[in-house]
Amino acid sequence: MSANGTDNSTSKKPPSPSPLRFSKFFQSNMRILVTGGAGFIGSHLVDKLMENEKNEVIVVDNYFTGTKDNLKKWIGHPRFELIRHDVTEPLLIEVDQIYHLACPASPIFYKYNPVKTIKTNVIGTLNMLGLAKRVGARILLTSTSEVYGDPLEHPQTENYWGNVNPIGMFFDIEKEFFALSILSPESKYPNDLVTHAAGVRSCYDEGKRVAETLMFDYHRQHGIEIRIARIFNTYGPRMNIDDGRVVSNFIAQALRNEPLTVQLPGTQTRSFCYVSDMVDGLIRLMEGENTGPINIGNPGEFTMLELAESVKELINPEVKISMVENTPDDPRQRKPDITKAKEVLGWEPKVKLRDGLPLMEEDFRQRLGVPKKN
Ligand SMILES: NC(=O)c1ccc[n+]([C@@H]2O[C@H](COP(=O)([O-])OP(=O)(O)OC[C@H]3O[C@@H](n4cnc5c(N)ncnc54)[C@H](O)[C@@H]3O)[C@@H](O)[C@H]2O)c1
Ligand SMILES: O=C(O)[C@H]1O[C@H](OP(=O)(O)OP(=O)(O)OC[C@H]2O[C@@H](n3ccc(=O)[nH]c3=O)[C@H](O)[C@@H]2O)[C@H](O)[C@@H](O)[C@@H]1O
Repeated sequence: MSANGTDNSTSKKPPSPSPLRFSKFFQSNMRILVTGGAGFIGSHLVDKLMENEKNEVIVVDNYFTGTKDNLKKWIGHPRFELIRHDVTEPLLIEVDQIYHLACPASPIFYKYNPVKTIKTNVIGTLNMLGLAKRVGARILLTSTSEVYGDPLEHPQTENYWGNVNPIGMFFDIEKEFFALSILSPESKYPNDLVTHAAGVRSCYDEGKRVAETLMFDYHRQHGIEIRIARIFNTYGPRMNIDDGRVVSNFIAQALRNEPLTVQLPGTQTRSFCYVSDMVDGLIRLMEGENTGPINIGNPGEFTMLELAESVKELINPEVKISMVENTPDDPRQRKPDITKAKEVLGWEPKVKLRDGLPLMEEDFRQRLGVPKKN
């Protein structure tokens, strides 16, 4: 309280860094929290952070889409700690940096329980910001290219405000008919597609937009050190095999000799970033001076048909490609403008799609027990 009795909590004075930074025993150590660290990107980030012997890493995860398996090489390591915890509940620990990744990322999973997805993005981010404020930690949010929605600008720069549908329903007659027919009990579509389509994307993209707002409000109001990464489609080893995202679907289908399911029209585009490039970008952002938001992704742009053709050529030339119905709200094109990442982080991706796919194939072959024919 100030002398006149008013609450000073809105002052812009930055909090002091965690006392751990000055403590005798932890002098050279950085204590780093990774929420969602048992997931795909999180576990690769943990591997990289653990390479630095001065880092202690704490992972918090509720295992909704992640697994302890992804972290098994670190369990029991003296610089590593794994906590089962849901970020929608407050967390009281002492850390210097927070990489806040916790949130299901595959559309099938984030649509599964949309209210929970919103809570994870909003309450989860609030809790992590509260933690950052209490201990003076720097916090990085993994936001998404989905904040641009179905973008009307191409490629997307960070200045673009997006084209997002807040309620995820269609007003286009033709599309509305499609959405309703997909959802009706007499639907000709299979059950899994109905379940997938029954959700809309707004819980995720609007959830991440609010999370970004919260980050900036805490920064402006409380002086918290923030970093925001807008991640574009990332792929690599350890993705869930039945995760539902396009690269994992196609690779698993090619290895099982099942048709590659290209969702209509097949001309929609995405830009795919290999996970080691992503982790490098996230660490540079955390360590650098720029708050972001910064696009981190690979600007190489492919239609889903082109992706299917590449998977067919590289992994199984015999496999068929089958065109299937799409789900509502699917963005038609997506490609990051990474000028800012190049300028302020000195970062750009190194791994081309054609080099990354075989690395992922190797991991999927091992997990599916499908050896490579000579
Ligand atoms: N992979 C991508 O292409 C991509 C693109 C854009 C943004 N992102 C973002 O990056 C982050 C990681 O994505 P990913 O691909 O590794 O996804 P993932 O689903 O593999 O990992 C998410 C992790 O968060 C955990 N989690 C979910 N809800 C939680 C909760 N309430 N409390 C605690 N833990 C919870 C999951 O169990 C999982 O381990 C997410 O925030 C996602 O939105 C990913
Ligand atoms: O990068 C991002 O910002 C977002 O990208 C993905 O969302 P999305 O691009 O919809 O990812 P996929 O489910 O992999 O779909 C990509 C495209 O492939 C198509 N697809 C998907 C699956 C499939 O079997 N076949 C197929 O053609 C979809 O219609 C879509 O056009 C992620 O899963 C989000 O978490 C992330 O935030």
